Amino acid sequence: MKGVEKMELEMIKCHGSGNDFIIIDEINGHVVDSEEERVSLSQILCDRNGPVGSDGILFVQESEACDARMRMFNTDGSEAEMCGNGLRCVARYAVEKTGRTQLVIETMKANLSVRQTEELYPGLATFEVAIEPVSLNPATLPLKTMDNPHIEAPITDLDPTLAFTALSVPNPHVVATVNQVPYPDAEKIGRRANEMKNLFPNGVNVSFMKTLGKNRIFVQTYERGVGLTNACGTAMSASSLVSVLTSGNETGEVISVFNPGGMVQTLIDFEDDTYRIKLRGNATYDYRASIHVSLNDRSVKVDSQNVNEDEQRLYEKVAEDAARLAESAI
Ligand SMILES: N[C@@H](CCC[C@H](N)C(=O)O)C(=O)O
Repeated sequence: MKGVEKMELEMIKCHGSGNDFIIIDEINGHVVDSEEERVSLSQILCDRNGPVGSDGILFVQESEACDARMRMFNTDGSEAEMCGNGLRCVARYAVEKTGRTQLVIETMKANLSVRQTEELYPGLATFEVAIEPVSLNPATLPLKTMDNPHIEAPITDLDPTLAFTALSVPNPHVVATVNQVPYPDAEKIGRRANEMKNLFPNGVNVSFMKTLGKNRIFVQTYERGVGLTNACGTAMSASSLVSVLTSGNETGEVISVFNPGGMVQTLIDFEDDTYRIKLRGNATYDYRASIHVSLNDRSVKVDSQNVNEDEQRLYEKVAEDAARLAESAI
């Protein structure tokens, strides 16, 4: 690999609903030299056997048109079009840097509004982000199917027993409505979907959604490029829309989305023939650290770590409350 082989980086370990990320600021901190280095950093730092470990890296960069730009890399080094939980973390980072509570962040496919919003639980930093553009056209995933739209229809080669809805928000998702969560075959089906390049040439995020009551759903997700995660913001947004299309939830009403890592809220609107989704939830900082990464031998050394115990403790309580609520409804 050409370029810098040893890097000294400042990072923040953060999460949205237990979906955890590393923020690397390329505006005020270290500018990563190449795409190759971003891919390597993602594979090395996200590795759960290493000292950091996460579901992905959020690179915060300068933007010509917006307040900042977010690029999201999965643990396998692939870049995603969008990341809902990650965007809330970047929103917090940018809000704290600029002192403004409402910003626009550039992402791969759209410039998205983000804002600090009313706390979901007292003391919990809460952010609302736009999840757009949304499309029910299978070609946008892409998914090779005869149905357009593909709503609650089988994908027999993937699983002969389930019905799936395909949509992009704008990263690719399929959502199956199930009666049991966690769904026993979630990992197997998720992995299989991402091996079936004839069906999903770009891979796909696969979610299992159970209705818990009016405007309450539970969502478990196998993420493309990662595997099973505690939560996936775009998947919970996509599943909320699926619950509107198929399960009696309505546009204009807040939907509570429970997940293995906690709870978020979504709001779906339909205007000018277009669905728009807002995702609201925590953006929690676990710690800040200075690290050394060697791209040669793929080693990571944490030089210093500043742990945010108060936020960690508060979020543990929030997640326990959400789990109790979800369990009583499951
Ligand atoms: N966890 C994210 C989505 C991350 C990207 C995803 N794995 C993909 O490849 O599309 C979220 O919160 O949306």
